[in-house]
Amino acid sequence: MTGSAPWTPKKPTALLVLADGTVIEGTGIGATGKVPAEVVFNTALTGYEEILTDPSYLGQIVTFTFPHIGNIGTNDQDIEDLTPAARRGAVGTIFKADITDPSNYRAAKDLDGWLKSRGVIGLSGIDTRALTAWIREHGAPNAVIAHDPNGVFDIEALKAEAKAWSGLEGLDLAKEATSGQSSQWTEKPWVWNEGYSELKAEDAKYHVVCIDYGVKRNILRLFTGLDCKVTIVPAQTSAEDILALKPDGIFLSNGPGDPAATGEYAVPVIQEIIKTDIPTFGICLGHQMLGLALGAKTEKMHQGHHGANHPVKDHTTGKVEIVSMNHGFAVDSKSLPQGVEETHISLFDGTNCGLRLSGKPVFSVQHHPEASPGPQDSHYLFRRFINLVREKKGEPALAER
Ligand SMILES: NC(=O)CC[C@H](N)C(=O)O
Repeated sequence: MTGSAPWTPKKPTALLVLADGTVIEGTGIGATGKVPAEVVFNTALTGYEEILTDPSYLGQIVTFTFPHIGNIGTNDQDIEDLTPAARRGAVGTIFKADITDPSNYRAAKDLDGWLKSRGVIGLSGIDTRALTAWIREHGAPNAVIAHDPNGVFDIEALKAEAKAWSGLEGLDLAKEATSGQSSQWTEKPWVWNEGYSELKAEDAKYHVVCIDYGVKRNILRLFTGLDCKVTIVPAQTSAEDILALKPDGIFLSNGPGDPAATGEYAVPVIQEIIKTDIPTFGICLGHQMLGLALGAKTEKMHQGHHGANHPVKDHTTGKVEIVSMNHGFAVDSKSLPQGVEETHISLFDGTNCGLRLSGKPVFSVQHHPEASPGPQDSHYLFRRFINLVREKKGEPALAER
């Protein structure tokens, strides 16, 4: 027999140190180093590459409840962020099983090397069920994840760092995730062009301007599929500059961090936009900031919603959809002012999942209709948005489902 026997304890090469001083030992994977962040769990069974590259996870460490992550490797097509060379998703990740060699014809790179190249620090080999149960009981904790191949850690310093980290509340991370902040992108508006092999963006029927707080690719792909040219503008673009682009519709994207902190610059812009009659649609962070712009409040959740199997009810149709979720803040339903209707709720805990403004073509949802990963039940919301655009142009509505 070669190597060490499976029952011989491995020397820990990675640690998760919680702000309360709890130390969890595991095997280091991905990038080395350390980073403070909030620990959440995601219950999706598939789509680890999409999850880890979702810009809304900036500032967070994703624990996968599915035990075997990495078995299909990674590729360049399944990323959700727009800047592949920059780290614009989860900063850390936690798996139960060690990563095995990829077995999939689409695999271009193994997950361990891919995590390294993206600067994502990982830990494997721990009881993720126990950690998940802990998070459910105590809430999403602040922590430091640290990986050193030699297993040399200053545990007291890591405990102090975890305790001292400010947490996500009050943190504006959209300014880091937005395309305008990356050296790879101009700070000017730019036109999304993936998927236009046959259809040229300029030939598209409708023009949507996306305010990019950390947008996911699949949202842009779905707009493309509905005959839209999408112009992406950085998060801090003024309402005047947005309206000067003459959009048929405006999209408020998902994104990381605390909506209340991001709202400082986003809310006044959204308030200007909704004074016009331009159809406006928000997803997740965009939904929360639309809520703030309308006078509602947002609040931090206990453990948040992160998964691909959450039931949501659309009150406007009475239908239930199974959706993708990724949020740690929520719009407080009780704070919705007169004239703002709650359209969707989570059937797990009754929290707000959608709103619309009476008398205006303005609505938003908390969940992720673009899925990626997850079920496609909510794709109809993109058609609902395009129907508002079509209505304004005097065109007949598309079937929603
Ligand atoms: N996916 C998102 O847009 C997340 C929004 C916000 N950062 C939250 O955690 O609630």
